[in-house]
Amino acid sequence: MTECRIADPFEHLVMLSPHDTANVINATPIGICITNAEGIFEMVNPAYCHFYGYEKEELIGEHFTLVVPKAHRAKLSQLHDTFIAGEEAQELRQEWEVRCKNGEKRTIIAEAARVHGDDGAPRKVTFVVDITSRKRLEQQLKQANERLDHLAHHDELTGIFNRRAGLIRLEEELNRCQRYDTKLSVVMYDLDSFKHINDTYGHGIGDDVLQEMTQLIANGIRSTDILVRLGGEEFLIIMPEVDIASAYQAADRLRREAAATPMTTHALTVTLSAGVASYMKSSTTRLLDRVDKAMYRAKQSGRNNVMIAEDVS
Ligand SMILES: Nc1nc2c(ncn2[C@@H]2O[C@H](COP(=O)(O)OP(=O)(O)OP(=O)(O)O)[C@@H](O)[C@H]2O)c(=O)[nH]1
Repeated sequence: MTECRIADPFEHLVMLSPHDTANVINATPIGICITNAEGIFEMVNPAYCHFYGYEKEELIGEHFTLVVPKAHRAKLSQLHDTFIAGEEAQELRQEWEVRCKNGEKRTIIAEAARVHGDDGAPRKVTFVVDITSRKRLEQQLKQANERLDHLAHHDELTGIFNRRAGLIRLEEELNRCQRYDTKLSVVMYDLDSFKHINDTYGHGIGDDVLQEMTQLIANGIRSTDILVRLGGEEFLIIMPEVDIASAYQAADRLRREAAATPMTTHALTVTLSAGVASYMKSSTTRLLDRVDKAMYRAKQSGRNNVMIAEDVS
């Protein structure tokens, strides 16, 4: 049988003199401080002073909350007292916001241990590592990801859902309809003779029209409705819990409002043609096909009109 030998962790330890220990503490790049039971700084190493921007003499004798933002002082003071009075020898590693002498807020990771001095009184030794840059990078990365996520689901010009995200939302709403046997209607609309606006006033004014019209429509629908730019000058409004008659009423009101609202600096009259359809237990594709045909009939009828889809599923 092989003999199992447990390694002695102190096997290679060379005993350090108090002078050597002080050298190690002074040279370490980790901020270290010792506070007494009242939370008063008794020792701070150079890395600690350097990080906070204080001279050692400015910290010794002060309460440790000098380096804590006002809003967290009471809480941290209480945690300090609890730790000093408690049983645990180690405090959990935690992230904190701290305040340097120049007022700058930084983020640290702090770990602490409770030790007893020669006088038998408990003290807290805190080890501080600056993670401000890492935190900033994380924040920037988070913002960049949020921006990418927004771009992936929204149309850049109008800010509303893009086609891909809109069709996913439609699918979800149709599933809800099936499960709970509720109503759902859709309105598909397209700006009339938009090419003429682009050709006459330029693409920039065309973009302004798209933005202003989107704003007008967004202001005129319910907060539960979902507005989608399908592409170009074609849009979809998903109206959960709305029957065909109400959807038609809403679409026609929007049509009239659009026609009556001068758009852009050229005060252009811009009209739209729309189709309206209700969910009839068929697929997303079928619903879109029906509403598209209705919109086409509205165009064919001379534009600036709303048509209801044929009643076939
Ligand atoms: N300014 C601008 N124009 C766009 C954008 N997307 C598509 N268009 C233009 O929209 C126009 C659509 O033209 P058509 O499909 O002929 O439709 P229309 O002129 O509105 O005619 P009807 O729909 O039949 O009334 C084209 O000139 C496209 O270039 C956009 O994001 N900005």
